[in-house]
Amino acid sequence: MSEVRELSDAEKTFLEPYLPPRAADGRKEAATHNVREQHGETAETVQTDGGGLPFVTLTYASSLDSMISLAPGIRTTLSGPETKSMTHFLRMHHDAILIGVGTAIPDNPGLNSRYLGATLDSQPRPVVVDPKMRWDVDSSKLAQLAQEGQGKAPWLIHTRHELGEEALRGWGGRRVFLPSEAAPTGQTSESAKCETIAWSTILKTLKRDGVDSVMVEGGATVISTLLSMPELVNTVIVTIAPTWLGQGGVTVSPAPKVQAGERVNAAKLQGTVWRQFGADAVLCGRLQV
Ligand SMILES: NC(=O)C1=CN([C@@H]2O[C@H](COP(=O)(O)OP(=O)(O)OC[C@H]3O[C@@H](n4cnc5c(N)ncnc54)[C@H](O)[C@@H]3O)[C@@H](O)[C@H]2O)C=CC1
Ligand SMILES: Nc1nc(O)c(N)c(N[C@@H]2O[C@H](COP(=O)(O)O)[C@@H](O)[C@H]2O)n1
Repeated sequence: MSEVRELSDAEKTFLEPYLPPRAADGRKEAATHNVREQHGETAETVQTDGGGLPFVTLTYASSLDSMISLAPGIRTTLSGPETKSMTHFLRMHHDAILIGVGTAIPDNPGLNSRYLGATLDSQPRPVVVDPKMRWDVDSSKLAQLAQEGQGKAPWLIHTRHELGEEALRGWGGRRVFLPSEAAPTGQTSESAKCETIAWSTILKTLKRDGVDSVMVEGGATVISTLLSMPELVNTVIVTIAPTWLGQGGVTVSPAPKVQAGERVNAAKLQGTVWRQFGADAVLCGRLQV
């Protein structure tokens, strides 16, 4: 029996305002900023369609001490059965699901939707940001699922320009080259070379390639960075598990923010709603611009 159950109508209604918009015929469609529109906002709205950006949902499961895994490299289950089902429901509603290589290597995730009724067509495209191509995709669960027709073949984003664009042999998928941001002046050693790709570049490239909605699942580096970029993020959906993982875990926390020489809150959610899913709480909102 599948470990993923169907959400109740009330649970779906709760999540609905935070999902990417759908076309009248039910297909996933180009992003418009539905949540902000519902709240009557016009100024400073996130550019999605117009700005060539997809609809972006940040979602992860956190402990009460803001940790998402027990330690680097340890795959840690925080979501209970109800919020796990929610994750698979959310996956089915997005065109792509994105993680960093720091999650791909230790977790070897499936990143498909096991929600009832999910077809290959409704599966999200797995996208892994792996600038230095550290991950062995050929022996991954993603490759296996793609070969079995249980998930779409992944796209791997890297910065090695000599490799450029490359189809992954045998089972679909592709490597996508994107340039990294310039290294800070004076840093020339191999280790100091900046491998960071601008998030606007990543997201615009996905949109260019037909991805209208992206569910960003992790890990800590990716989520913490994007929490400081409200102009790129449409909604945030956090599962809060009733547990503390303890010191030494992997924490989600955005970089500190200073305004007029003073420390201020690094990021804030507004338009928040929450609901209990089993033993967990689910908090939805959008980042204050
Ligand atoms: N509880 C939860 O919901 C989740 C927990 N996790 C956990 O998070 C942990 C992994 O977190 P992290 O180590 O922070 O890894 P991560 O998944 O955030 O990946 C970080 C790596 O991705 C690449 N990357 C990220 N942004 C980039 C950019 N803009 N340009 C170029 N490359 C970029 C870099 O190589 C970077 O080292 C694991 O323990 C995993 O189990 C991961 C996802 C969800
Ligand atoms: N929502 C959520 N709750 C947790 O407790 C988690 N550990 C995660 N992790 C994310 O889900 C991926 C695993 O996916 P599969 O079940 O293998 O398809 C993992 O890599 C994280 O991105 N998420």
